[in-house]
Amino acid sequence: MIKRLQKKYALSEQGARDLIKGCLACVLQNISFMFPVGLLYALVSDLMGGGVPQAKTAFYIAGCVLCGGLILLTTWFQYNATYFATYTESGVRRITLAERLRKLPLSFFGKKDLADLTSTIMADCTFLEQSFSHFIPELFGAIISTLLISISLFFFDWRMALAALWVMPVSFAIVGFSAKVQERMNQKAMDAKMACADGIQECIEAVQDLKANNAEDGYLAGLEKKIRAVEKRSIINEFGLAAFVVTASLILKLGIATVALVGSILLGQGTLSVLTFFMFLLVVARLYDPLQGALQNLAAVISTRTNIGRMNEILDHPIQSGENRLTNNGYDITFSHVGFAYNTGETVLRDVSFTAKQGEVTALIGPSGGGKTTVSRLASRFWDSNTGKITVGGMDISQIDPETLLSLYSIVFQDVTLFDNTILENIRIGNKDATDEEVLAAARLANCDEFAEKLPDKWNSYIGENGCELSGGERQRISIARAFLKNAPIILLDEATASLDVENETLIQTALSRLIRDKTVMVIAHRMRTVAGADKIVVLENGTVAEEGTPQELMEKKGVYARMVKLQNESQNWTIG
Ligand SMILES: Nc1ncnc2c1ncn2[C@@H]1O[C@H](COP(=O)(O)OP(=O)(O)OP(=O)(O)O)[C@@H](O)[C@H]1O
Repeated sequence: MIKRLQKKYALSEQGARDLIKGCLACVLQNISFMFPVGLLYALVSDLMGGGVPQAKTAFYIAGCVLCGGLILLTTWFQYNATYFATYTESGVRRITLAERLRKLPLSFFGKKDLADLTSTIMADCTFLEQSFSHFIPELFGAIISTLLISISLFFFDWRMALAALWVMPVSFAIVGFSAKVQERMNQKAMDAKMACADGIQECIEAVQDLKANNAEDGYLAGLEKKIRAVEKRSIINEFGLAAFVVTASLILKLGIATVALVGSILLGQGTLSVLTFFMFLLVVARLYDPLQGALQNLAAVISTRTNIGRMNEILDHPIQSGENRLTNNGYDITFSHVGFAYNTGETVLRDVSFTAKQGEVTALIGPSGGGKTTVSRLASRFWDSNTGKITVGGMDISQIDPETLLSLYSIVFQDVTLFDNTILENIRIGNKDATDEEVLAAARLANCDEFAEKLPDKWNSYIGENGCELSGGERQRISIARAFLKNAPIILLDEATASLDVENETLIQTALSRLIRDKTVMVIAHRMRTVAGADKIVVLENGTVAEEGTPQELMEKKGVYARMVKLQNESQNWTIG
């Protein structure tokens, strides 16, 4: 039962237990509201029998106090079991999702965009918060307590009980049967919301390019269409939901009419006492209230399926796993007949084989789109290859836990990601245990002092979201400083010095040459002069190794590398105009 609840509602084990407790609390609360009705029934019965005997006065006073106390107690229990437990569970759910996302392979993120994932963690979790604090416990609480009360009604008069209860299965069936329609409407509304969120995010990110190309009006017109689509879908959703719920609620209200009608007939026939009739009128006035809410809740619970489905997509996606123990012998990286395709299915790498030796610099070069970045992504297990094998020091990396494997790598990416924090803390990402002195030493090696010392707060200056207050070259230097600080045995440099001016590039190249001593270094570069000093060059063209060797050997071969060097030498003499 616990396991089923966990799966059905994307809950933790404790969350599933709390949900049962919440439902139970709602049942108790609903039943406690029926005690005053029982007390009133006894009182009216006494009054009709000639008045309340003196001896019973204390009983009724005590009964009132007890009913009040019971209602207070069950309400407190219900609050505790639903609200407090829900917020704890909500926190657990968000952390579980974030943890899972951390471990998912990059292939998953190719299928999902940022707006979609953010919405799952924030909006879907908030909606489920409401579901678990209100909808689900109240729904089950109402159904169970009504069932219990209904059974007791049959003991008083089965004909009146039938007159009161026939409406329940009918109204629930109407909402229940609408589940498929509702799910379809919800999915469409969700798709429209996602398209709109994507559009807004893209618009904010691309605002500079849109302005530069005078394309704002056209883009905003498209965005407005998406916003209107959300509006339309939300209205259709609300109308659809209201049609079913209102119909079901109206049918529920018919119960009061049938109780009055059947009661009057039976009273007229003399087969029903006035007191029982009175009691049934009292009960139905109260009985339908929780059910009224339950119908709305049922509709809301049905719509949570869409949100839970989105969460389970994250929770059920296979994660990359592997051994935490490293058994490598040295740090040579070897690709053996590696083949790979991204989610699009188009083959990007075909039968790629080469070795990047420890103590050597291996440069990956080749035309744009040839597969260089893909090779570096596979080497660090950001993605898993489809065929062939990649080893580090003889150990198959597909068998190693990605986080353990990455402890061996210092990577400088083409696109640097920085955090809205100080320069010092952004560099400390390379080694969170590093002292300030160690961070500063790495920063100076990467020439960060040149710009950091000029800022008002120097190393403690905040650099804005993703380092927006820094230039491309400054951002890249921070990224290089991180790699210096991590000082791992394998170094991947993807266009690491592309945004630097010649002076800084030379300074950093010198520092890099100190860093890479005895390490396995894989460099991706477009500028041929950056790789002229490499020990080995691997030329990737159309996803295959077109040629490999030392720069000298390749120059003599007069192949792709020699052609690229020649073209770049010629381009240095070009001028505009
Ligand atoms: N995330 C992705 N999803 C789908 N296809 C991708 C993805 N990343 C790259 N590709 C495709 O894979 C091929 C190889 O890309 P890759 O980035 O490895 O080439 P590259 O040699 O590094 O190019 P460049 O020199 O321009 O950076 C390209 O055709 C590219 O369109």
